[in-house]
Amino acid sequence: MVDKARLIEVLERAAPGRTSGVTVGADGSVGFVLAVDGMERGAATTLQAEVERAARSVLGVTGVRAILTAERGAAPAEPGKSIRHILAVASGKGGVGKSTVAANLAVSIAAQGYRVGLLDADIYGPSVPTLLGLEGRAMLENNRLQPMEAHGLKALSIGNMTDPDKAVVWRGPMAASAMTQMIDNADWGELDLLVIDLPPGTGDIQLTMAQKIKPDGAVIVSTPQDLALIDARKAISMFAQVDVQVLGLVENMSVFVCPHCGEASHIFGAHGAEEEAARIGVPFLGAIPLHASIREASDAGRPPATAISEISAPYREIATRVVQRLNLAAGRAS
Ligand SMILES: Nc1ncnc2c1ncn2[C@@H]1O[C@H](COP(=O)(O)OP(=O)(O)OP(=O)(O)O)[C@@H](O)[C@H]1O
Repeated sequence: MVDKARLIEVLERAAPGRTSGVTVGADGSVGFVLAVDGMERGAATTLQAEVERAARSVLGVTGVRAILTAERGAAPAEPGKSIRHILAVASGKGGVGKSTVAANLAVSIAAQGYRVGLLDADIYGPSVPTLLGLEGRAMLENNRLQPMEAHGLKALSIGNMTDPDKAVVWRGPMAASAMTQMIDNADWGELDLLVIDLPPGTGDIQLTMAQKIKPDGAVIVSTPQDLALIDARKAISMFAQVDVQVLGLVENMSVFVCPHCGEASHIFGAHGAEEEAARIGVPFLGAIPLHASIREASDAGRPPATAISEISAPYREIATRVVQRLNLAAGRAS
């Protein structure tokens, strides 16, 4: 058994303030992130060798893998100063419309006059660029990533951290470290709220992210299907594990509205999420219908919540509930 606390101590001594995301496998294999910003390549390689050697000296360590990151150039922003609140949007499984809800919540809250950022941390399929119609890549200025601006929001996607042509296999600590950089070292300016679109699911990566970012609250998105609901329950218990308050459940694709005749059909069953929320004691934030125009507007980079219409109304109502639960109005900057 490797003594993780001892290992962290050894790493810290070998490279003060430069190691993070330490993992220890059951077989004694060890991984961590080593930040080598501001260092020449040769010096970085030497430091890596030294830190790996130090890690190998710890009792029980069988193998060592350091992941080098160089993006941490700028001094981190003072936490809690420029970003007043963080909201995580999560789902137990993929494809339930989590990103669509995150983007439209962000747009609706911005429309209420708050300064809002949207961070796309969905490493499995960053969709914020499509949802907001963002083109190109985020630029670096003074060693800080510059969020893009669209629909009254500042936005940054994990897609901007990698080469889109190269598939990246993210490991938990790497993904969490990339995300921390996007929160702390990007030039968000003053924000009342940063909405984070988490990767779907409740595995290690999501848990590590939730633990690292310590959001003020989380919104869980689910479809009314039973299977998705079981996964939503897992998401709720994941946040409970890391002491993050679940602000409530959003039911997406709750009722199918026929684009031709306007008739509503409950193809996944009626009120599944609402009943489940009541049963497990989590607030129900609202339901969004399955509507072809939501998909069309989203795919075209026009968040449906930007227009005042029948399809934007549920997003706006949910946004109002989230604003209340986060108490965003208190201490609101003028
Ligand atoms: N209420 C809705 N009505 C119609 N289409 C919707 C609705 N919500 C989302 N969609 C569509 O469903 C698809 C999946 O949505 P989205 O990308 O938001 O899901 P997700 O849960 O974030 O997926 P993943 O996390 O797996 O990337 C998109 O094409 C989106 O436009």
